[in-house]
Amino acid sequence: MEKAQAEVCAKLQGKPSVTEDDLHDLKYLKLVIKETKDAPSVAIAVAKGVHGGPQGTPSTGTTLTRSRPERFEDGKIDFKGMDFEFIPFGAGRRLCPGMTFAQPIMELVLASLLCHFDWKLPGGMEPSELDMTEKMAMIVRRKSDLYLHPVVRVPVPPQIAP
Ligand code: HEM
Repeated sequence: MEKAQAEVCAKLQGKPSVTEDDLHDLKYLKLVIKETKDAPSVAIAVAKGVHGGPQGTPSTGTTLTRSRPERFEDGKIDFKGMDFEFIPFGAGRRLCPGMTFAQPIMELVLASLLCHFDWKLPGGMEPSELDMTEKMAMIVRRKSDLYLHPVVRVPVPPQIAP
């Protein structure tokens, strides 16, 4: 979180909020988003079997017990549907048509959340104590809900305060 925050702050240089033209330079933030997407959807595995595409969707091989966005740093694996070990948006004929819309939206939201808040775990919990168990369904999600305390870090600038 601190590394991604530092990148966002360095890019903004005091600008009050993140805008689309900042996104290009947020390289580490993009890796963080890739890291969160390393959980294949069961729906894809079923759909691809039916449509005759690649069978199953093996993940890139790590369970998300520890976040390591740096493993995408060499840019060799992307989610555009060509690297079958990593297809959060699917692949082939039924590739998600919302992919290029979803990507900048995720970047804008995450960059804004990191720019304006620090995120603390409740009760002094350490990140290593988080239950990262996944729950398999039509989509893969967390088994236990994630609770976080937002701590304001960059106050809303007076010109846009209500
Ligand atoms: C992080 C965000 C998103 C993820 C991870 C995601 C993922 C997926 C996946 C895995 C599929 C199935 C692909 C397949 O069967 O091979 C899909 C299909 C689809 N997605 Fe997305 N999606 C996202 C955002 C969006 C958005 C924002 C839109 C629309 C604005 C959208 C519209 C669609 C549509 C219409 C399909 C069906 C395509 C078809 O069956 O031909 N998605 N998406």
